[in-house]
Amino acid sequence: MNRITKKFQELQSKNKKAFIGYLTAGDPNIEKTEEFVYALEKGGTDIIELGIPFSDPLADGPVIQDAGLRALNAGVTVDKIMDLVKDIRKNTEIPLLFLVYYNTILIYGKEKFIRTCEEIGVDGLIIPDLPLEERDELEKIMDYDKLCLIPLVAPTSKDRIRKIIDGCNGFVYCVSSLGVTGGKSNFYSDIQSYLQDVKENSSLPIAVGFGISCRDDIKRLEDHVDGVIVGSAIVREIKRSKGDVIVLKEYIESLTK
Ligand SMILES: O=P(O)(O)OC[C@@H](O)[C@@H](O)c1c[nH]c2ccccc12
Repeated sequence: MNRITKKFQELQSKNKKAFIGYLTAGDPNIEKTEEFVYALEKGGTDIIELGIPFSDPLADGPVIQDAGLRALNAGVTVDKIMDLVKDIRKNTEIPLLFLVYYNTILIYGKEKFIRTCEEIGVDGLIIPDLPLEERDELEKIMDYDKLCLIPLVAPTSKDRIRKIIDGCNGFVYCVSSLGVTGGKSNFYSDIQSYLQDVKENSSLPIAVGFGISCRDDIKRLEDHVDGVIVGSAIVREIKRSKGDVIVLKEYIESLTK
C-alpha cells in the first residue's frame, strides 16, 4: 500500500489529523533541505510536501516564489532533488510528495519522471497546472500502489468536484481560499459547507491548505478535514531563523502539539 494511504489510515484509527508540511527543495541549498525534512518529522509532521522550484510558478505566493528563486540561484535541479530523496529514503519512511509544475515534468520526460519517482520512493504528486486531458495519460503510466496523483479542488470547483477527484488517489487537496499560496487566513467565507461538499463527493481523505499559518487556523479547520497543509509559514520561519533546525523543529511542534 502507498505510504500516504497508509499514513491516513493509521491516523484515522487514532482519531488524529495529518499535519502536512511544505518545503521548497533547495532553499537555501539541498543539504539544508535534507536537515529540514528530519526537523519537520521530529516536530510531528506526518507527510512532507517538497516543492520543485520552477521559473514560472503561477500558483505560488511571494514567500514561496522567493524561496524558489533562492533555490534556483543555488543551482538546484530536478536530478539533485531526486538524489536528495534517495538520501532521505536511507533514513526515513515518512510519506513524501512533490509539488511540481507540469512543465518541469515535460522537460524531464513524463515517463522518466514518473518511473524515477516510483523507484526512489516519492509517494505522490501535486501538479497545480495539470490539464484534465493530460491527466488521463499520466494516470495510465502511474502505479498507484507507489505513486499517488493528488487532485486539487478549489471553492470554485463546485459541480466539477467529482470529475476532478475521479481517478485520483492519496487524498484530496482542498484549497481554502482563492488566489495564491501564503494568504492571510482569509478563508473562503463558506468554508465548512465547501469542505463538507468535497467530503461527500470523495472516498479519499481530504486535506485543506492555503493561508494556514498558526495553531488557531488549524483548530478552526481540523474538525472538518483529515489533514491540514502549511507551506509559506514554514518557509518564512526557515528564513527568519536563518535555517536553524532546532528552532524549526520547535516551531513545527508549536503547530502540531
Ligand atoms: O503557503 P500556504 O498558504 O501555507 O499554502 C500551502 C502551499 O504553499 C503548498 O501546498 C504549495 C506550494 N506551491 C503550491 C502551488 C499550488 C498549490 C499548493 C502549493
